[in-house]
Amino acid sequence: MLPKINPIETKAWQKLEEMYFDFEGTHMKDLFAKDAGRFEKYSLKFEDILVDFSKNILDEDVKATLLELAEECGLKGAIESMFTGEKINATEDRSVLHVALRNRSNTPVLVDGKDVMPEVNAVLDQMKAFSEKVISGEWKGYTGKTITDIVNIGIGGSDLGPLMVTEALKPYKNHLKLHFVSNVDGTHIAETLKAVDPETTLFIVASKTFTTQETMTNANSAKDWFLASAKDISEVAKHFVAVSTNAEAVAAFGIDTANMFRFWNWVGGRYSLWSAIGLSIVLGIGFDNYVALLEGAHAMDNHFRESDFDKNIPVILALIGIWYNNFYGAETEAILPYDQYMHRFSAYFQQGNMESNGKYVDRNGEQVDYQTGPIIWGEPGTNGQHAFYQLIHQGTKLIPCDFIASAINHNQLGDHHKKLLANFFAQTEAMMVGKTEEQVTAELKAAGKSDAEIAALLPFKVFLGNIPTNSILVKKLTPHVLGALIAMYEHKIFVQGVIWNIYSFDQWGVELGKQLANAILPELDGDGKVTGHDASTNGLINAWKAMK
Ligand SMILES: O=P(O)(O)OC[C@H]1O[C@@](O)(CO)[C@@H](O)[C@@H]1O
Repeated sequence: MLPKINPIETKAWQKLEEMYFDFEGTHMKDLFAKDAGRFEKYSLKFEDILVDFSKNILDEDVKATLLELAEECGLKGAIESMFTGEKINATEDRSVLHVALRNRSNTPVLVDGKDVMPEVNAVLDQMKAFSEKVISGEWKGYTGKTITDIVNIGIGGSDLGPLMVTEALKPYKNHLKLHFVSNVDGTHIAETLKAVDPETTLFIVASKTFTTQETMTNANSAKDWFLASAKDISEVAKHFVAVSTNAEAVAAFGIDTANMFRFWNWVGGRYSLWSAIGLSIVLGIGFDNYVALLEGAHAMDNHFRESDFDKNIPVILALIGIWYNNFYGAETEAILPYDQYMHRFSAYFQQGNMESNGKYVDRNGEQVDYQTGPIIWGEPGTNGQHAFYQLIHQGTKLIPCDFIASAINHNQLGDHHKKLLANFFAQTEAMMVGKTEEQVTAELKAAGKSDAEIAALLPFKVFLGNIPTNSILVKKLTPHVLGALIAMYEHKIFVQGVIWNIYSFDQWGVELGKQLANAILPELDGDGKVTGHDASTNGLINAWKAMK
């Protein structure tokens, strides 16, 4: 089991509270001025990934105390509990073993005393064999044509991971066209079906539970659309496969369980791209590239499990996040990939982070009296610079930012990459150093402004700086590197959840909305007035009935 230590009762937390008051006025410029070796001291290298965390408002004492916090909260034991299959998802009585899905060393991983690796490998073999048939053209549709389009129907963890990965690894894509349908808004499936041909399209119905309203609605609409052409229900087997833990529901839907790719309840939805939920990834980039993704994540798993905390990248990133979230009052974190292929990376970790650590009850069942999970957001650079960087640079909110970039771009076009990187380097510099009154005055003088004009403009053009950033520089965005990056953030989330004394692997918070939607759905039939809700909900439903 995970420890149930209230972090604010630890000595380290109380020390950090004192340190914060001493430290609050510290500017990073002073920290760099005092220590010429700051970059080397506050950077870590993992394979082809450099993590520079020197542009943070911390020094050796703060870092050491944050590390003490990790120790006091029992992190080492918690890591072993996860990796050894203990049921740390206590409210659902489940293990948390996405690490087993990419356990390329094949060391046994026991769940209820049984090694899960044989069935993990069996599903990987099934994914390999199936994908090779589809990619090679051996798998034929009901009119004998080869498959050209793959439609993944899923939502949340059954959509975001495959979508993000296949976008990030587009340079590795084969001829198959991938489409992702998730929203129950009919537009999503309608617009997708306009673009595909029933004779050459394969649908993947991806759902851990196989009960999710959006996914089942979309899957049934897809099946109806398909049968309108194919007519014969027996043809469904050539164009529909399922990814789920629920064989019974798959069969009831009408998919042959021979076309089902299993995964297990010890795989959380938001941690499931490493499971058969990754089938669309395998179809899109090929099995070998998918294995490289698994290998990258496995390498990061080993780093996380084996490295001392002061050299442990996920631990360091997690502790830095806690420093701002719990002591500086930062409520959000921005993930800013300077890589257009990673345009869905931040969105992926909105679910990964916020569905894991968006909790207000601790592992003792008590309401917490400290902050837990941050709001995660972000867009690729350089676009974000033209959208929200004004607030980051001169707003009233502290927004710690992670900048990610590749040294080598997949598309070597003119000086594009150098300009992208110049912005990547410049933004973290600007956020750290800012611009002083003296610098602004000198600039305006040089531009010929009068003293009066300078006085009027000065306050608006000063940048206070001291905005903390982590810079993550990878050699090239390959499947291996992407796997390592995703696992790095997964383990950062795990570490923060352990320290915040919350359960990171259930998601009870998504149930109420579904429950109420299921109650409202039948009320939308007919024109009768609805009166069973609050005045606003009744008013809205009745207004809709009058409008439609
Ligand atoms: O894979 P499925 O069972 O269809 O769940 C989809 C998504 O729905 C949830 O909101 C849980 O209900 C996410 O946790 C999950 O990834």
